[in-house]
Amino acid sequence: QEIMLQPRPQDMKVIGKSLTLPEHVQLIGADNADTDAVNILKDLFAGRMAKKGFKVIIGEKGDKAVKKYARLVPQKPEAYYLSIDDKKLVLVGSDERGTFYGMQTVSQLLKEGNLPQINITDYPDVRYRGVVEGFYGKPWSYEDRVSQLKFYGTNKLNTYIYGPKNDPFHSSPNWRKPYPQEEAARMAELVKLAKSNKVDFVWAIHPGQDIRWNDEDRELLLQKFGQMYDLGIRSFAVFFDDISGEGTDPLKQAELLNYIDNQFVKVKKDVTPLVMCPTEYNKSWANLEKGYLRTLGEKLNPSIQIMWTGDRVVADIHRDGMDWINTQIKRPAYIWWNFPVTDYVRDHLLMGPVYGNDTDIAQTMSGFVANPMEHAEASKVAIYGVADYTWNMEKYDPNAAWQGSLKAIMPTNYEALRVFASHNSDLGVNGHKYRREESVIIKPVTERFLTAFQSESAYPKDDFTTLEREFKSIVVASDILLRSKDNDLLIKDINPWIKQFGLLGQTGAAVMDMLRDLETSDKESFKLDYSLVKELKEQMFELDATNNINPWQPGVKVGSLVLVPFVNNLYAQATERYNKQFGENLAVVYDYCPHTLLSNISQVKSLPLQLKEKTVSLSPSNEVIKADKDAFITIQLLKATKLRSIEFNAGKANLLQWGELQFTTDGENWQALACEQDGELLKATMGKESVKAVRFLNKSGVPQEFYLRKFTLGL
Ligand SMILES: CCCCNC1=N[C@@H]2[C@@H](O)[C@H](O)[C@@H](CO)O[C@@H]2S1
Repeated sequence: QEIMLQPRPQDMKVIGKSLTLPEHVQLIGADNADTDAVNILKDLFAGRMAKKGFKVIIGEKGDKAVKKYARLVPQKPEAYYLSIDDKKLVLVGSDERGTFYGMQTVSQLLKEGNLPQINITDYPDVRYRGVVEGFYGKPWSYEDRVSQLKFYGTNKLNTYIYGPKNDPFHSSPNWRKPYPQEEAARMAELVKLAKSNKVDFVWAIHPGQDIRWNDEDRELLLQKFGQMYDLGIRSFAVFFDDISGEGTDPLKQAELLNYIDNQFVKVKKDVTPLVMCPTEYNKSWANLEKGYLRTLGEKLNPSIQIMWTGDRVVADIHRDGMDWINTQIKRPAYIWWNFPVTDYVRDHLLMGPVYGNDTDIAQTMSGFVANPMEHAEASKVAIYGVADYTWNMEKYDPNAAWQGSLKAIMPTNYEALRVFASHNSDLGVNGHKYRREESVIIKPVTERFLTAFQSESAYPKDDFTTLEREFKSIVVASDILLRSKDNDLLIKDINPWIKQFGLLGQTGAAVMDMLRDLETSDKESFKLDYSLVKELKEQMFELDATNNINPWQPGVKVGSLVLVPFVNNLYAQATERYNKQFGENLAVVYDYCPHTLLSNISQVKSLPLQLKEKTVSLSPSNEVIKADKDAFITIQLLKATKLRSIEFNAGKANLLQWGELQFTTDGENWQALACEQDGELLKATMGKESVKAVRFLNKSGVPQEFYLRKFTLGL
């Protein structure tokens, strides 16, 4: 049968039929071979060790035991040669990691308890592969990280960059302080676990927001690195992203980094190359006249890695974009891919396939790390895909990797997870305009069905059946997942979304019943099913309003691209059809936000508006907003309304020196709003007029930088 290995090997040939596991195994070379690899070997063949028997020859190139096979190992880092025939198993690594990865492959092959006869020559396409815990929001827990590091070892990922924005000892102002004893001890344990999984634990510091370009801060930074080194850290990064002010000076950044490189990295000798995040970290923010990137490219020591998110903050990586940045920085960029991170769409889960990146660009990058969701286990779907993509890029198959990831994460209830993940993969409307496919199989059926239903023609019966089955399979999947023992961390973490998913399935099934009642002109059943749908939608609204509360994108969204709009539309159309057919007037509720966001700031104009019971808000953003002179952000209401409150927070206390909150009753004439400010929050004192729109305006006549923390109207 077809042998599926993760990640897909560069070259694999089956050379005979499978062998049963040998009774006695004779280890040769184990005492010189990589310890972690030998430990896995001894576990796999526990109880079968003997002086004589099936030979297992293991070692790195240069070891005597594997001398005669050394020429078969590719001359690349982390490569291995694995051969299994009826006499022996030979595993040779080009280095310790290569042997370790070869042993990961052996344990996958052994899974069903037999050994295929096979020749594998394998190596990774991309040098640094893995994950950057670099998101805003609740940092991963210790248990999360333990599970992640083991997952990286199994999937041949060699890099974990520690950079959670909300860790006060990673970022300003406490980057200067040592970790408290307890946290330091946990970190040291994680570093040890990373090492035994052949993962570089890269500790990142984020000093840019308040760093002073003087000897004191420079020494404090080196001291902090020294403390982290004493905890076992051997890989370091300096992030200058998402900052404003003095810290953004490229010459000062380069001087500091070269100093660290020369005085710390080069001195310690056992520290991997330094990694840095530029302030201009994507092409849409690059200011070529200022020459920020060119300065870094020219001044930074060649061994220093420069990270890059692509053409935009959240973007797939393409050949032309890689050629462009590599020319600017005079080295291959180290990709920070902002997927499946959801810190700008926190009410969504991204559990679809990894796709969209070119597959002919492995040689153009030095590294590729994924920035995940705060939901660690759920992020494994994408991380698994990235492991496959970065190991063997040309042959990467998004769907195969996606199916494999679901089986790896929930081996028993894989099918239920597949149903769930297939409908929870798009982000919804967001400021980065980054979208993903979702509900791909059922999407054409919903469109065809809705068109037929609206045109009063009889809808295709088999489409009806397909849709009804899909909604029922969603209910079943949700129930199975809620009770599954496959992965407690996962089920606990995404529990609200699983429950919401089940409600969506029930709602869809009940809407299909409404259609059936129309067909049979069964008024009583229709009213019953109508009430059931209304009740279920209220339960979904309630669950959305009381779970995952946060000041950015609160709530619990599922199936938001295809299923939810379809169910809402069909429910409204069926109700209208019923009212017409029977001369009744059951309420028809449309779930959409009737208000409009207007702005001339590119980072803002695509942000979604959030409509709640009594408020309409602009979804906040994590990035530094660059507002040119006369920049504005307007919330325009469907019709003029008396407002209860107007609040605006730009993360700056000096806001009113350059900006102004205004309102209009007619959409034409604007008047300043009287405001009081406590801290960074602006609160307008309300008049008695009905307001058509409220806007924030940069009236200073010069560009300004600020954060979009809050813009809320109380209706
Ligand atoms: C190129 C390396 C610098 C990337 N730095 C980034 N910082 C932010 C991250 O903390 C966020 O999680 C990410 C997604 O919102 O956006 C940007 S991406």
